Amino acid sequence: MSTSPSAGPAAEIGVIGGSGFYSFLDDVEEVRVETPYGPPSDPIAVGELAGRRVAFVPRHGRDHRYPPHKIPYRANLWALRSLGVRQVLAPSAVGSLAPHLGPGTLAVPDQLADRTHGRAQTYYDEGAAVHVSFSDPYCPAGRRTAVGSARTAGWDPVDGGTLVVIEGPRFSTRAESRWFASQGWTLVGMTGHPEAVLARELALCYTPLCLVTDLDAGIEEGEGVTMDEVLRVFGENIGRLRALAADVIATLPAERTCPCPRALDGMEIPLELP
Ligand SMILES: CSC[C@H]1O[C@H](OP(=O)(O)O)[C@H](O)[C@@H]1O
Ligand SMILES: Nc1ncnc2[nH]cnc12
Repeated sequence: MSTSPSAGPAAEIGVIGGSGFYSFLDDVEEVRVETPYGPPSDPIAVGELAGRRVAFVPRHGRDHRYPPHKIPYRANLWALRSLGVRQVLAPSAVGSLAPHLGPGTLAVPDQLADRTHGRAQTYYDEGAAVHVSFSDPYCPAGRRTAVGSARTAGWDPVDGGTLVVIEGPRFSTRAESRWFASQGWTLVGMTGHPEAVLARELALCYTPLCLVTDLDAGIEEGEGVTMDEVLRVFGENIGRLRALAADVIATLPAERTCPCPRALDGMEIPLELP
């Protein structure tokens, strides 16, 4: 089905599923949204959960056809925003840069370090120069809710830390991994950037839900992380991660009270959204 963005908000909360997280809601309507950046990774699945309207897209596509550097990040965020989404939950499989954060750990980082290159990371390539503030990349209210929901579920979440985002698709060398850890960075992934900054440019709150699937090369004593290992460990935890996302959705305040920019709501950014 094709939906005109002028049809009105179809969803308020968006979920972008990562590796191993290819579907979320039961009883969905699949919405094909066209964007100036091409189609999103898949049609957006829109449904209801705990009385909230939710839109889901798997960032790699449901058949994992997009590697991290080829994901249509701009189209995904734009499509969610055009459906009315204002808050995005971003589950992701990540490596750990700290020995005490083992596989199965749930982390809600508060910082991001970008080590990607060559990815389109802005909607503002032409026209007026726009420089969004990004000192705190994630939504504090979303983070607080996620940490609280995880504790309620009996998880012992890591509240804070820095996610370094590498270009991929290869994993890090041991030297790179040790260097990242020496910077004080705690988690490593391949998709957290530019997803978070594009959300910021669209005035969307963005909350990462990072599941540690492996110890990265610098602290790993064996052969090094593999894609199979990531998907296996993620698969062992997908049930409780889904439950966590559902609880966060049910608990997130309906009114946004966080300090995240409302640039588009306030029309400060001259982006013409349909
Ligand atoms: C499947 S191995 C590496 C792959 O897993 C992570 O994906 P996501 O962040 O979407 O869960 C990582 O970023 C890589 O893209
Ligand atoms: N070790 C790792 N490095 C980068 N991305 C990952 N995703 C899951 N584990 C990862």
